[in-house]
Amino acid sequence: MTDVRYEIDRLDRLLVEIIAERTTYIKAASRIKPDRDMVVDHPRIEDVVSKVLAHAPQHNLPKEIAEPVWRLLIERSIAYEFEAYDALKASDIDS
Ligand SMILES: C=C(O[C@@H]1C=C(C(=O)O)C=C[C@H]1O)C(=O)O
Repeated sequence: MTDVRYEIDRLDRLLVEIIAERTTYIKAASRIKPDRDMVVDHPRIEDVVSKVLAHAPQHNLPKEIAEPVWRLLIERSIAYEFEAYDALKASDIDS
């Protein structure tokens, strides 16, 4: 069990790094989108989820894990993107 948990902890550190890198692109999207109502793009959300679900079986990742994990990741990414978008607009107004 110690060995298994060692590997889980190792992979969690990698996941943190990968999700952090993904999040830098969420911030980039907040800078690129010209309108606040473009932050939530439903067709793109479904595109992201369908690509993940197409890729998951090749790595034996159950859909029951992949789909809710990605939907939550996208939901929290959108909340972060709104915060970044609003902070950017507020700093534009201040300057
Ligand atoms: C990053 C984007 O913004 C949002 C975040 C997404 C994501 O986390 O993958 C997908 C769609 C968007 O609503 C985007 O539009 O691509």
